[in-house]
Amino acid sequence: MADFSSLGLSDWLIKQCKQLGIQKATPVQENCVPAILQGRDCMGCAKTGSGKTAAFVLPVLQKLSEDPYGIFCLVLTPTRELAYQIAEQFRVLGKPLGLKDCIIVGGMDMVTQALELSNQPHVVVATPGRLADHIRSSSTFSLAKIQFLIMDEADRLLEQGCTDFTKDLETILTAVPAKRQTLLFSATLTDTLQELKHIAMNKPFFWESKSETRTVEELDQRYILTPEKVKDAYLVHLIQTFTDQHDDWSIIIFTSTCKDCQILTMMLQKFHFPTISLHSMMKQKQRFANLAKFKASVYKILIATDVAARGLDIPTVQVVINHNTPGLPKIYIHRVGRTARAGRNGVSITLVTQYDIHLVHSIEEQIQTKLKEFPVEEKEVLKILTQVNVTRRECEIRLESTDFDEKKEINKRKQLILEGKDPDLEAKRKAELEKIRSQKKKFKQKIQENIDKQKQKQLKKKLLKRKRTKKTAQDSA
Ligand SMILES: Nc1ncnc2c1ncn2[C@@H]1O[C@H](COP(=O)(O)OP(=O)(O)OP(=O)(O)O)[C@@H](O)[C@H]1O
Repeated sequence: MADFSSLGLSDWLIKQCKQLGIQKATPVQENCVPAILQGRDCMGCAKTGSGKTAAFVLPVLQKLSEDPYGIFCLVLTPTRELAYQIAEQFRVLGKPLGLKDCIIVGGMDMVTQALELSNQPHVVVATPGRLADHIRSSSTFSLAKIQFLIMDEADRLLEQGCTDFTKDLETILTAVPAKRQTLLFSATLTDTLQELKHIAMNKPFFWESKSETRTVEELDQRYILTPEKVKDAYLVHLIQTFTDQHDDWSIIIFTSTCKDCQILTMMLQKFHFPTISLHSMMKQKQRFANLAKFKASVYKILIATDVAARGLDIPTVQVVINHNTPGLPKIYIHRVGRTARAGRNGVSITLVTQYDIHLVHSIEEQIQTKLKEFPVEEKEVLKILTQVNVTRRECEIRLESTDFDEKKEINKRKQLILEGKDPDLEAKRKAELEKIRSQKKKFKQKIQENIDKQKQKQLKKKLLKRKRTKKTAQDSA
């Protein structure tokens, strides 16, 4: 690993790094920092926990110290929690500069944010949706002079997944100057390389960590093959075992839906495990509060949806459990990357049902590593199976009696409004489509019934004919 001084960074920044325990540059820093300092666009693809954040924060701070003004740098990131984490790195490393930063994310007060933006902060860290809202509705700030546009988790920002940032990114890209430095980082850049090259137009410097595997060596990757109904019993057993065997432990459990996240949290709390949750149906303040409590080890178990899969840097996390097998290898890579960070060891355990085996195969193919089976005393799991399943059912019933599903419906309506659609019209359109679908289904059923009737009639006729011929044959005999 190289010294920071050989990368062209100033003494005051190197001193700041040392204070944070950062002595030598990691490969992504060693390669990307000089290119950024030279004024080049940059695309950096390196494994999870390898220090990509500092690889862009350090050169930006150096350039800012040479010519300080606001707004100098805009960082886009897919989740609100990640925005706070990145802003914190800027704040800590940029302290000697008296750095002014501003965080623009959804779920927080828009007026306060507008005021902060008009105060010309040096660095704005934002999620695309809320920043685009500010651009559309306010003229009290300008991004027209920014020097740096950074997209952290750049591939996620360009993906058209459940949260589609495309429109918001278009709005943002029209507000920033064409003459700028664009920096794109992620552990999984390669899938969206072409689209990304379009954004970083000036022959970007591209750096990818050369390695056969896409996950870190320090990560012990395991799986447990289990029927769906026994999954929760395995989960409780695993946590109990970790609690018994380790004093200092901290676990993140990933689930596929907010509802599952909520139910599992309630269930583990019933078993007296110090559990807290993080998902997109929670109020933003609650999300931040829960994450802070988990980071401070007040709660040792965080149950989360993929909102926590990318970027979160919590050094105490030793274990990641995938309660569901991720459908995409990319999601797997980011989820398990929440442990074994910055050279530490970690374990990931994926609960796999017989229907998910093909998903494990494609994950193994992508990461170029075979997952190993995690040894478990099945007898012990079966002992607690009934109790666990009864507790889960109780939690499901309790959740059904709350307005959880109703809230989900309200959130869906809010999302439609934000997308510029009329929720009532959408509901009507959906109902009409449903009506057409059901009419088609009925029509098909009717045709099938008629065909069946015809067939039966023909069969009856045949049988009757056969009977008659048989009878005539008998009579004539
Ligand atoms: N040169 C360094 N030496 C030691 N630790 C470092 C160095 N650079 C960064 N770190 C630490 O490593 C940890 C992981 O860094 P960071 O969060 O930037 O990883 P990342 O590559 O962005 O991971 P992800 O892909 O999961 O977002 C942080 O706690 C950070 O402080």
